[in-house]
Amino acid sequence: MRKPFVAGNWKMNKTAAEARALVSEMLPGLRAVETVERVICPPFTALSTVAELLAGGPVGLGAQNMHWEASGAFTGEVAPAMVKEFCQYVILGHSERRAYFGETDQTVNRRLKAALAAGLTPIVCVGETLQENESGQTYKVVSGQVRGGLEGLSVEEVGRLVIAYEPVWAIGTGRAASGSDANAVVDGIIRPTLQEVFGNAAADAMRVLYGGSVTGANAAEFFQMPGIDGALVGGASLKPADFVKIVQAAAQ
Ligand SMILES: O=C(CO)COP(=O)(O)O
Repeated sequence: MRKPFVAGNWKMNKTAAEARALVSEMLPGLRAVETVERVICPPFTALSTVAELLAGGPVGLGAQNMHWEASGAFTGEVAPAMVKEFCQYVILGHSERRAYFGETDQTVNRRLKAALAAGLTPIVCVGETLQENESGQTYKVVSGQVRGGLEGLSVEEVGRLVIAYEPVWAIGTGRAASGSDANAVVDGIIRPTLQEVFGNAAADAMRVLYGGSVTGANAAEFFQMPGIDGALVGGASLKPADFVKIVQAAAQ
């Protein structure tokens, strides 16, 4: 049985002061849903403030990216140990980082190995663009991202990460995939790829989330699907009532 998992990716939103107010508003509702692993991923600048609010409680904290080197002359970057000081999780390979900041499967792979070595739980994002989807390349793209991103990992390491399937055309557009279409990619592409590379048990145990225009109103459609274990939520994770509703739906 895979434990349901819901993470809120705040992207580049909220100052530390705003984060304090937002987390305080959603925390009682999040705390109450014990059967779901729930995680908040604010910007780097708010991590220390939010870590204080979450300390000792059941809600996890994640960063949205991380560099692979331990330290050094990498202006503007944040090292694994710096993330680990405050967080238990880190989002890697988000499509916005792939599209705007030159992230590739190779750099995702380096970050992933560094995150695992630091004892973080990585949330690795994969997903095809609209053009790739419409030209029939979804299998090639998503399978390639899983293979390339996870290359060289041991089965034990694969057991410590979470995958998020986020079709790029569904992110921030209000046009979510249907539950069955998302499930077809998760159980028809992502798990079979994991099975080929890491074996049956690793593929079966992997928690795979759906992300892309998930709201309190449509979340249940995804969570009913046999292959989908939760959600990576963008816009709706900034709305306390909506985010709590999504976490509650994952517990059903
Ligand atoms: O990119 C996402 C989460 O990482 C999804 O964003 P939206 O929920 O705003 O579509």
